[in-house]
Amino acid sequence: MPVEEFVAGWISGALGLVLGHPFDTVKVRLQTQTTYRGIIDCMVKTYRHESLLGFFKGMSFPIASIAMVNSVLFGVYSNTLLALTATSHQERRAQPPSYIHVFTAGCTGGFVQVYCLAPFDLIKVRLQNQTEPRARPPGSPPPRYRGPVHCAVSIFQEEGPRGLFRGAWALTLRDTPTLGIYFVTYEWLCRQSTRDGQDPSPATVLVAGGFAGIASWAVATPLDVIKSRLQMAGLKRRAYRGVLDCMVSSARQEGLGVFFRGLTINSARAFPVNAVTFLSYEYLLRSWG
Ligand SMILES: C[N+](C)(C)CCCC[C@H](N)C(=O)O
Repeated sequence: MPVEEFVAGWISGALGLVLGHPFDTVKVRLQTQTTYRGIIDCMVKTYRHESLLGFFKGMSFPIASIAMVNSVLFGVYSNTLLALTATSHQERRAQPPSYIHVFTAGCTGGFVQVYCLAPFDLIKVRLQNQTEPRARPPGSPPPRYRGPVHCAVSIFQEEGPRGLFRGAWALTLRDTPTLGIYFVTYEWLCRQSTRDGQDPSPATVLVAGGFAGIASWAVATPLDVIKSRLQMAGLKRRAYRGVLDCMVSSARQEGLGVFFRGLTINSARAFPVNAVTFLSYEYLLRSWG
């Protein structure tokens, strides 16, 4: 099982995450809080109340964890393709896999990475939703969680070990098909602009990676909203009875538009993050090729 894809996935995931975290913080707040009138209102209030640091809340943890999740995603994807087509990453330019194989490998990677992602994503969402400024006015209550480790311990103590996997089923439904779409979109766009047998140019990789991110997030956004709400439910004691109950009650209370909250910011974030992720992944593997 080639290891370099896992290492390249780790590094490229960390690079993409740092670039995209501020967008992600705005998205999570729009999805789970009703105090913001939109993206700009959320950004202005966050900056005024918490300074630039407010956009990077909850990032220390994902740097290591989401990078690891990306490592699992790309490593499982590439090794599933190796199992399906008996071709390595380098050989696939000369012997491109079918889109069915690419979709299958992407779904497999998407399914497996969920069970690494779930606890880290839960902690990230909980920390991102803490809107207290770092320099708190005297007498104001401290944030519930002091940091990612305290958040993890608190969830474990208050909600039990299964509490750390709150939202995992919604994540599975969100990520499995959409990561198949992610890799198919990337491969299809690369092949449209690259001669047979050639490596795609840096510009092609950037554009294909960016649009792969947008395509997958556009399809994933409705379940992304449900996932974030299920993850926050444990805190607010507003227990949903599951994905379907959360979907129905959210639609009843806020209309179908609720399922597309965060789509614009998701797409704005997805292009640069995934352009950088795929470019660094491709060029690390080529340099090690
Ligand atoms: C499957 N889903 C659409 C949720 C994510 C697909 C892109 C994942 C990428 N690491 C990013 O952070 O954008």
